[in-house]
Amino acid sequence: MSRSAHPAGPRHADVLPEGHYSAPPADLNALDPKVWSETVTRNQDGVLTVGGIDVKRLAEEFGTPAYFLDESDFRARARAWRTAFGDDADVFYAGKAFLSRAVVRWLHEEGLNLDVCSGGELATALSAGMPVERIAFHGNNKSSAEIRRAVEAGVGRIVLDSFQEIVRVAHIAQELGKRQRVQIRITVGVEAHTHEFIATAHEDQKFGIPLAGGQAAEAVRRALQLDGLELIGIHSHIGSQIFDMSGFEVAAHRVVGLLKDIRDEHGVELPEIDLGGGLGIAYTSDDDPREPHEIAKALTEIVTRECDAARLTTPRISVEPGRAIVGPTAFTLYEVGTVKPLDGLRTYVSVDGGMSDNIRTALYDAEYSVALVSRSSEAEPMLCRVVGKHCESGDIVVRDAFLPGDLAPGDLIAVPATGAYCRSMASNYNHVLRPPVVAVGGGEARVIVRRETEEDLLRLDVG
Ligand SMILES: Cc1ncc(COP(=O)(O)O)c(C=O)c1O
Ligand SMILES: N[C@@H](CCCC[NH3+])C(=O)O
Repeated sequence: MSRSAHPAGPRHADVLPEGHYSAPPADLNALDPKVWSETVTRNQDGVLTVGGIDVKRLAEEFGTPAYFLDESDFRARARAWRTAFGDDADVFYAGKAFLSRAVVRWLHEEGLNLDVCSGGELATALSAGMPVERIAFHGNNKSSAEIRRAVEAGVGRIVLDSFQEIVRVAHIAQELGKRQRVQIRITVGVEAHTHEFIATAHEDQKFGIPLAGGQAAEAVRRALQLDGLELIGIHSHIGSQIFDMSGFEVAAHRVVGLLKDIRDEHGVELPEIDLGGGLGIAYTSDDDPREPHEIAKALTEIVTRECDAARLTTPRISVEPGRAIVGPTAFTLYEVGTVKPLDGLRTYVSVDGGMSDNIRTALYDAEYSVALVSRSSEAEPMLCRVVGKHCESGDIVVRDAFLPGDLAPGDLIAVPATGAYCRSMASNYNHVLRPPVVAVGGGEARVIVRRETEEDLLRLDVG
């Protein structure tokens, strides 16, 4: 296909089928700072640059698809959370969003703690030198082996998720002659306004122990009786990709209510509470994320006010942001393979990755933005669906987006805000090789997670 205006392009913009989009943006070359990291810009040739390096050079050196992560942006966001909460609180980065040894080192340097939820995440954290007392261990079904390893290593806290786990952790700690610091995760009964699969504080889901019916209070009773446990606090995480602050506020209110009940019943003031992660980020220009200082102020005020009213010593607060730190710091770079206009519908743009590097669209119907980045273009906008190379019609990266009508094979396009839950949820579906993560900063780019090779895949095959 030539680079002249796409025959179906303008027509598509006039006759729009149903979709998630609003009108085509006024300027397809513009980069909305809401969804693009601060150091991303276009050079005089219209080529996207990140940290001063242009994406054509990055594609040549590292191949596509690949995630490019802006280290200075990551550090700035981590620091913003630390500063917002101050020295009287702790910020635990949620490793599930994206974890690598380099990231662990950055977090350590920036004074953050780490939340891990599997033996693998724990191993990564320890191997990169995160002090073990700054690690919190999560999960609704930690294996006995994982618990043993965490207790032996001396993790700062284990977050208990069920009655059975209360007993399990206590036994293992006792066997090891230790007293493990623990929090109990409760479900506060909040309906967080987010996708059903990532809401976690309503009652009918798998995480935590319900506050309702006195179950959380009973869990506290049991934990306080067990010698292997030092109950240090209560934990609540209401879900992910949330913009509405009221859910966090109600959760904080209910957690403090439980602390008060515990004091009244047991004469014990628990010294810590964790209010989880979940702050949303901008995936498209329609999203309006809140800043860390806003959530810090709201949570700190509620907790302090309600503790004062109840004559309760204000507990040390911790939070667990994942997406809000790493999400906006990376974009995925793809090469366009085929451009297929479907008359009266939209143009299907196939890229060299797909649901194996970003499952979120297929899983949550997530929305993303996309831009042509190897050049600028003045062609008319054409309505597109960016799809992957997998044998799956739901293999969609960006459901609805406008790209220039002269888009052609060989062009590079980039999807911003893919730092969280993309590489960490990547798969080898269709034996596709998982892409690398390249950290960009100070005019340099370096691989922090290398691209998989066919040898990596074959190494697991036996016989
Ligand atoms: C217990 C816990 N803490 C923190 C997080 C991080 O959430 P987010 O990445 O939305 O900040 C999650 C994931 O939702 C979680 O399950
Ligand atoms: N993986 C989810 C969020 C779940 C977070 C873990 N509790 C996402 O991509 O949005």
